Amino acid sequence: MKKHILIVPGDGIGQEVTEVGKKVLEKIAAKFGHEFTYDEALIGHVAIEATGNPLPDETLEKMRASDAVLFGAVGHPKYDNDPSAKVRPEQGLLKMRKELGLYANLRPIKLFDELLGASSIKPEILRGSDILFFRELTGDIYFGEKGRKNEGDTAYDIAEYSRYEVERIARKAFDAARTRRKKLCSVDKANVLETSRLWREVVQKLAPEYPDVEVEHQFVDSAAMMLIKDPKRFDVVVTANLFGDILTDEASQIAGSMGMLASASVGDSTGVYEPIHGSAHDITGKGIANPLASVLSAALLLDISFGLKAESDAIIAAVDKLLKDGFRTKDIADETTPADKILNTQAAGEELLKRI
Ligand SMILES: NC(=O)C1=CN([C@@H]2O[C@H](COP(=O)(O)OP(=O)(O)OC[C@H]3O[C@@H](n4cnc5c(N)ncnc54)[C@H](O)[C@@H]3O)[C@@H](O)[C@H]2O)C=CC1
Ligand SMILES: CC(C)CC(=O)C(=O)O
Ligand SMILES: [Mg+2]
Repeated sequence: MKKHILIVPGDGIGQEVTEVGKKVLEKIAAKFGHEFTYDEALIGHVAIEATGNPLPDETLEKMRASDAVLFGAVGHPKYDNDPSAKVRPEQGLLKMRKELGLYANLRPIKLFDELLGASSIKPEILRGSDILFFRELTGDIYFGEKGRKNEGDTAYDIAEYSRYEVERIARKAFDAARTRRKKLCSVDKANVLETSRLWREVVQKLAPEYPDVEVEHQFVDSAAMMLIKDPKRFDVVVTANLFGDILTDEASQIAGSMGMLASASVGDSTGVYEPIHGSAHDITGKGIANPLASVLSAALLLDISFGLKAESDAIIAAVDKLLKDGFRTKDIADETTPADKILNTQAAGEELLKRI
């Protein structure tokens, strides 16, 4: 198969982990006889430094012209510590999602058996957990009007959802539930928020079209608690942009680390595949970032955008084998991990490639 893949590493550890994700794609192409071509583009802080724009037009054009995008992360402490900064790396990310119509962010919470001990949650609670989040990605409070009034003493961010926006993500989640354990949990805050009341109304109206799917509605505060009390009760979860952002970082602890969670952002055009984590200033440049979220994002890319299931499974099997062979990056190691099994980002990538 001939495909063109755009690599957009972005900032911080985005650069470090995407390098490994790309090598995995190259290995898969060689092993399975595909012809993947690659290009690179800038986003985030590195794009601001080079062009003044966190999402240059050239990057957007390259994204539209590609068959899929492997994305890293954006962000830099310079902006996090300067609330008055007008141009910010995260604006590039949000614009990319909006411009490409990437309204569905799929975040699988896949727990590899070998990592049962990596989490601070008890193994007996975690064993058998397997959740697929559908986070709405182009609406909600991130995209509504925002600003200051009262001479800057009052700030506001407006959350908005249309019926259409809720229905299209809910349908994707219902469809996915049908292929899994047929359970859908819609998470909202309908006891307080009008956007959530519309959300719940839309999901309730769709439910009769999916009689084989058992639907429940949970308030986000309670869902956050349930997620670590009894993660096995969840199969597919559908929720709004802000709630999904927060709940999936929490859910990363089910999988053992932020460095283990991949995602697929899909919708109206080119799919973008990205770890759920950010640019992680605290570990940038140390070479210790876990590259597996990027690697597993590459696996999602092959499966969802190219329909290459065997190739995608080969990557997941290699990750499984790497972990079964006892190798860990620092974030998923524990006191029982021998020092010679704790690998840096690059070495983890090399060991993984040997197993594909
Ligand atoms: N999709 C994106 O591009 C995102 C960007 N950000 C940006 O990233 C910057 C840092 O944000 P944080 O709140 O620190 O979130 P973060 O996700 O970058 O890091 C949170 C914690 O998880 C650890 N971590 C994350 N990925 C890891 C990996 N692959 N291996 C090992 N440890 C890992 C980090 O070291 C840190 O302790 C900010 O500027 C933020 O705006 C944050 C989240 C998502
Ligand atoms: C800029 C943020 C919306 C990025 C983030 O935290 C995410 O997409 O998970
Ligand atoms: Mg996030």
